[in-house]
Amino acid sequence: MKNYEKYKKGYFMPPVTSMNWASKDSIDESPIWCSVDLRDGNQSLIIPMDLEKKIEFFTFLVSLGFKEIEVGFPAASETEFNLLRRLIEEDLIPDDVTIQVLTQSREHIIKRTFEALKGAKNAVVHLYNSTSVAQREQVFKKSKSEIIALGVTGAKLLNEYANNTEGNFRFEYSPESFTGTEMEFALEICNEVLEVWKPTSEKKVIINLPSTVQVSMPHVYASQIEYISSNLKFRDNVIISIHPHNDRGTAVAEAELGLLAGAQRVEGTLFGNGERTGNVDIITLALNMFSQGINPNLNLENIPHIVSFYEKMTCMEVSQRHPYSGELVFAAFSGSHQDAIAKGMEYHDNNNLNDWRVPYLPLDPKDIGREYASDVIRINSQSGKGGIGFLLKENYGYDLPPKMREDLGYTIKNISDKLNKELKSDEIYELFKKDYINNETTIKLIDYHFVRNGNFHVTMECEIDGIVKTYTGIGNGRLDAVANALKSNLNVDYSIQTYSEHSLEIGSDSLAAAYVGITVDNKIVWGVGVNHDIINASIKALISAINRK
Ligand SMILES: CC(=O)SCCNC(=O)CCNC(=O)[C@H](O)C(C)(C)COP(=O)(O)OP(=O)(O)OC[C@H]1O[C@@H](n2cnc3c(N)ncnc32)[C@H](O)[C@@H]1OP(=O)(O)O
Ligand SMILES: CC(C)C(=O)C(=O)O
Repeated sequence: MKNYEKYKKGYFMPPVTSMNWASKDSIDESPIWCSVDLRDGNQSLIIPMDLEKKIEFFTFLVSLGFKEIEVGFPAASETEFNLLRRLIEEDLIPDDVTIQVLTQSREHIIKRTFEALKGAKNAVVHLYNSTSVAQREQVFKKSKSEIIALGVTGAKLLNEYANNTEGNFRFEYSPESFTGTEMEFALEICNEVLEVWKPTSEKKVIINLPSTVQVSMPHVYASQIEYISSNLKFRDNVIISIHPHNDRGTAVAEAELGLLAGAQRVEGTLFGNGERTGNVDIITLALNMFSQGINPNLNLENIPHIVSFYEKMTCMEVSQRHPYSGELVFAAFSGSHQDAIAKGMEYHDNNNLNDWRVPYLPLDPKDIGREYASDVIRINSQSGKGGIGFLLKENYGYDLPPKMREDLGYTIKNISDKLNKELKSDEIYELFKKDYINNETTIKLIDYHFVRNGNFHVTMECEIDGIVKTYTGIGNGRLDAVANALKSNLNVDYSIQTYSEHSLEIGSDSLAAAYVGITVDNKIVWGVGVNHDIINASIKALISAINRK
């Protein structure tokens, strides 16, 4: 027998599938979000968070806009129990935030859970028991009716303890390992629990359908959600919640299809922290919606801050390729991508476009606290003129003529190739400055003056090899006069091909930049001059080009 032959389907399609969800092409509104970072996320950490960290994490989740937060499993440990007591007694839970706690269907655990919850203004008590074939046979060793009895007993105990405990409580039920459960049975147990709780419009019940372990393709999960959603009793007074894990790497897909199929609420964590491969990543899910024009109802404007907070608290790392949040996920190293991005941004600016359509960027990095210059355009040997030109313009104000961008582009990428490393924006600027701007390696401009007499007459002093010499020349413009003076006295054969200038708007007190391209031996050589005076800048640009030839 081959290894793969021991794996059989561990999931059940519903008896009827309409797959209406499959014809919808978008989610209309964001769901109710419930963060389970402090429970599912915490229980998966090598070292679970201590009390102070949990309180800090809770406050952070509130600041992100979560209105439902599972704060733990109060019967699990003193820390979890004390967290509840601190949150309640120190009035740390805003009125519009509902806390949630998890409990097994065992009386001593339910009792302890309600002790922790005493005085809670708004709390969801989340009861679970496992329903899959594997769990029934191997773990609980119970028949279907015994498993239903376990759920129903727990549901009754919740009624009883809630009636005898000060506080405002709603209930949630999860048939844990739902995806490995026969769908008729999952429906039956959920309906039996609902019969005990009898949800009303004032006290809705949450039925949470977890893919505790992912075992199928996401469309199977969506069909399962659709089946339960369409056949559940008290449906109008039930909120269908989903809780995808990520064993097959499709938690986000499951959540999206689950929402199309009728789910109204999602339980997940920041960056998908959680047991094994984790839970569904709420940030990715919310930003998928955001980037399709849907209000995510979470404050995600500063993803780098959320990443660093999360990493500090959990000691986990957000990978460099993590959607939206990873360090490299907006980075374009390759020339053609950079070129398209730079042109796209210019197109948006020039046309005052409000709707975002820049190629290669699924959303505007600025919307989530990322920077174009440091996060988007990154330079290595795969890069091109567009990206390098973009960086110099964006960060230092140099708007290079297109042909010069190409020349500089090859220079920079060759350096990166030889060094076999990425070149940062400041390194590129240093290379550009040293080689192209006000280059005095051979000829150094000391002074000049013009007389206009029909044409322009220049008298200029230059230092070459430590010796100051005076040159004169005539031309129909100032730069022409200087070019002629240098050409005839230095015996260099060149002609000026292109000239352009602009004021430098970044970090300068009214400096001007001039760009000169001269043709020498059929090749264009570039120079840049920078000075407060534009004539001075243009002469320096010409001398820089001659010095670089
Ligand atoms: C998919 C999920 O993430 S579910 C949430 C899982 N999270 C956690 O378990 C974290 C917190 N848990 C804990 O701290 C502990 O497990 C406690 C305090 C809840 C219980 O501790 P203990 O009783 O010592 O141990 P344990 O959890 O191993 O108990 C297993 C027993 O509970 C039963 N059990 C497990 N889940 C449930 C449930 N939901 N309802 C009823 N009984 C259950 C098992 O069948 C087993 O029964 P047995 O004693 O007859 O064999
Ligand atoms: C308790 C349930 C909802 C759970 O965490 C899971 O099934 O993954």
